[in-house]
Amino acid sequence: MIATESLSKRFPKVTALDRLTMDIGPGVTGLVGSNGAGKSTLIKILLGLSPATEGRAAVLGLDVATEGGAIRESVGYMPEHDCLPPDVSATEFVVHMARMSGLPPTAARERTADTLRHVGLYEERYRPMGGYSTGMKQRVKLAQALVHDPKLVFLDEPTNGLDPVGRDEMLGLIRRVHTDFGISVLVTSHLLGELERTCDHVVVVDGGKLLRSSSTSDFTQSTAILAVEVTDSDTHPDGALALREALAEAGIGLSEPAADEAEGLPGAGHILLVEAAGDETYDLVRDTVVELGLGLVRMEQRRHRIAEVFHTGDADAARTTNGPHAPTPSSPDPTPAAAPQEASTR
Ligand SMILES: Nc1ncnc2c1ncn2[C@@H]1O[C@H](COP(=O)(O)OP(=O)(O)OP(=O)(O)O)[C@@H](O)[C@H]1O
Repeated sequence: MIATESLSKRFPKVTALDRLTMDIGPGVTGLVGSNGAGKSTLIKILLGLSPATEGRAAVLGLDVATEGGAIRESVGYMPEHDCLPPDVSATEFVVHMARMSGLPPTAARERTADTLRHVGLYEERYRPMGGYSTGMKQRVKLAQALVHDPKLVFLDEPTNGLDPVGRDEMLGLIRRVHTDFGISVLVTSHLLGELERTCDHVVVVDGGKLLRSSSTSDFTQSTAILAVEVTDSDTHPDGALALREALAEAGIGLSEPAADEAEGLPGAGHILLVEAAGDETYDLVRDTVVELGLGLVRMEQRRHRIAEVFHTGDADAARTTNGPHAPTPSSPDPTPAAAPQEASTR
């Protein structure tokens, strides 16, 4: 879908992209990096809107330097910043964008109605957009990127400014863009947790350089750790503690939950992380819970989160290049609208 080779973009005072070489295939790909990492610059080059200083890039096999027009016919773009005229309705605006993309009038109206329905805008679509909430504006921006039925869409920070519920809805929509319509997606975010849930593949950039490009499952390999949550009982007012002691006595290894699992999540404080030696560990945990007379709320194999991958290896490089005052990539997002357990590269 996208290939870059030693792609660089230098502005007089800053190198926004530094010899970036990568290949992105079909599916949903996350492009993650802190503010100023070069994400928006990359998207503008890939759309043929801004020339690279050095190197080459191709989108859908088309050269960004010479075939920008053809690329924009087949690619949708949702920009990061607010760009909607306040006096027109979503319907008028999206029809206009469909016409700009070359659809005839009737097809433009039909596609607009379908696309706005798909993104969840109903009666409101006839109201001027100046009165829309941030979530509604983001949906219109997504709709105009999809209206001409592109093969690929670039979504630049689509969850920006949304509250946790709005973010979840937007992420669900993005996933469905691929599963329902077969459109590939390149989505940028500075929130690692979002990409973990939504993307098949994750590309990490920092200071314009490629840090890592791999499938989400490579980032989040299964571990032989079970997360076990139990209820309390009259006999054991702290069920988790009772289970911890019983399992320790049986020689089962236990690890401490990560800080973000121990705080602010439902069931926090009741979750034990048990090292699974094999299938027999599942049986032993189940039988011990029964013997103690506790309720078993859940027992599941735990996956690494992308944020944890950032604690090691490349992450150290990311932290270094982010500067001494930058929070670590796994620190909570400072914006109040963001869910507290999300990891951020900011
Ligand atoms: N037109 C421009 N002129 C000069 N510098 C620019 C220009 N556009 C971007 N930059 C600089 O290039 C770097 C990368 O910017 P870019 O907008 O691509 O980052 P980003 O990863 O998209 O971050 P954000 O999420 O904040 O938009 C930044 O240091 C930015 O200040």
